[in-house]
Amino acid sequence: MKQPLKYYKNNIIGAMNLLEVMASHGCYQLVFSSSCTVYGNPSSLPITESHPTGNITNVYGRTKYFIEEILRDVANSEKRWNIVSLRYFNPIGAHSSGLIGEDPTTNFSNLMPYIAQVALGKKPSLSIYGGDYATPDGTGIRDYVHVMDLAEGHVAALKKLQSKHLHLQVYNLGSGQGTSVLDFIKTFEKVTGIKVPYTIEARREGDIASMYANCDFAKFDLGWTAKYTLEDMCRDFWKWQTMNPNGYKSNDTTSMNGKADRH
Ligand SMILES: CC(=O)N[C@H]1[C@@H](OP(=O)(O)OP(=O)(O)OC[C@H]2O[C@@H](n3ccc(=O)[nH]c3=O)[C@H](O)[C@@H]2O)O[C@H](CO)[C@H](O)[C@@H]1O
Repeated sequence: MKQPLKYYKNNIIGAMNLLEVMASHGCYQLVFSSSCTVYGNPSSLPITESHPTGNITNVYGRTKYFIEEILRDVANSEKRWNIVSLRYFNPIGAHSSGLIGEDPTTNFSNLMPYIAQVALGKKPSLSIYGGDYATPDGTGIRDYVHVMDLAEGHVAALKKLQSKHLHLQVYNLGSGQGTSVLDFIKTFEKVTGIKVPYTIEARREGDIASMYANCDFAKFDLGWTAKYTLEDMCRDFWKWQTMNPNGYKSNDTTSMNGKADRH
């Protein structure tokens, strides 16, 4: 929210440059990483791909929305383009080896890495942003999906693009399950055996109450469904986090990845 031009420059100018370079080399096949944020504050749940887009609550989401619009124009103007846009819901988790995951050393504000930092003792407690939403327990509801399921979704999209000319097709990739922040904490505590202290704070600017996906179209057209549970997501993220408490920092002696680099 604080640096809109950085987001626009990086995401939109970057996407335009990529499209130009691809076309100049005769490459017209693309899988775009979009986001459920393109739906904005949803008017109906679960969200299908036909739900209107554009009523966005944050800059990052707006860049994803604008890029989807650019892709639509580009695909309409040149029939050789064959594009899939995957609208991820909330990707979390890590590779089950514990060797590949989200680097917690960079700036972050997402729920999963924050909870893990609290569980590690690196942060004193979790701030829950809003306990007064119109949801069963008052906390925000999201559709968390394992990153390995998303990876499978990409493979399914590539196979589809190779077998059929779609021009431009969008798919939701989510678990289809809505989970509140309090339910998330309970699951994390059950999986790790570690208590996560929290306080309920004011709502975060740009947040919405509730969103979760209808993924029937991805199932029908790509043969894809999410297989991992929230327990799996917490287990795999925790394994990555405990094996690499300082992320990919190469001089970190406790990092598995750091050790592997030196052998
Ligand atoms: C406003 C914002 O940054 N939105 C981004 C965030 O969506 P989300 O806000 O959906 O993801 P998130 O992981 O930041 O938050 C998930 C839920 O946990 C809540 N929560 C989160 C952190 C925390 O310390 N305490 C807490 O209560 C939050 O209010 C929400 O209800 O991530 C998405 C990718 O996954 C997209 O990048 C979204 O644009």
